[in-house]
Amino acid sequence: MIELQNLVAGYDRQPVTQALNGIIERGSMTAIIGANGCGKSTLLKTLAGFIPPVSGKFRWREKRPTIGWLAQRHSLEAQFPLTVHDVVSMGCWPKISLLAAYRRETRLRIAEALERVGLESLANSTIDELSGGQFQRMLFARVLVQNAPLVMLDEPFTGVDETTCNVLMELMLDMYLNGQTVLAVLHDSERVSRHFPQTLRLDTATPHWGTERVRVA
Ligand SMILES: Nc1ncnc2c1ncn2[C@@H]1O[C@H](COP(=O)(O)OP(=O)(O)OP(=O)(O)O)[C@@H](O)[C@H]1O
Repeated sequence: MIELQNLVAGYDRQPVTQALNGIIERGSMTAIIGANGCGKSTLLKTLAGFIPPVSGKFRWREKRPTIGWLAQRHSLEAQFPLTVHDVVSMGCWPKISLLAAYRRETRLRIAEALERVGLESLANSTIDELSGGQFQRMLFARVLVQNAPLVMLDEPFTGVDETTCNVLMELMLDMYLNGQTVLAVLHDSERVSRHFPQTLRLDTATPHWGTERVRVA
């Protein structure tokens, strides 16, 4: 799906990562791992198109797909007066108009996603009322509704308890089994080794594609 060719990610022409080469296959599930500050989020933002590469390039093997994006929690505005339902329904907007977002089938899709993340009873709560874990569940529901071919998640488990982590991990596995390509920045090496078929480690002398299934960092 994405081919990295000597791709260096960074800011304002200052490199953060080393040159990266490799392929993220369609339908794969990859964890980007490594120590704080090694450039995991920077790489994800580059592949999502938010910042340009410092050098090198990446290439979509087919047309660039719609990307389901789950940002790092601290980069989100929680005070905006929106309900949980409003936020989840945003997952429909790229495909259909705002008015169509309230068609029956769409409403059912939103309701189903809220149920899958366990937030059906909070659909009409405003987002400033949510706990950290509930907020993250809501963002997952939006990604579920979007059903994008490629899903990028930046530290999806930050600040959430073990039960919520397990629920969210199951949802990520469901996306993968559903044929969506999943690319996630993660810190939890135990979860990575248990669930992720592929890893890209950025904090070694040379970036390393592999699997953590045997070796737990
Ligand atoms: N907007 C920015 N402008 C300039 N430099 C930045 C910006 N955002 C991050 N950096 C720097 O880029 C480097 C890599 O940051 P990045 O967030 O990609 O690391 P990370 O591997 O995701 O770290 P963590 O595990 O702590 O989240 C850090 O040195 C950081 O200070």
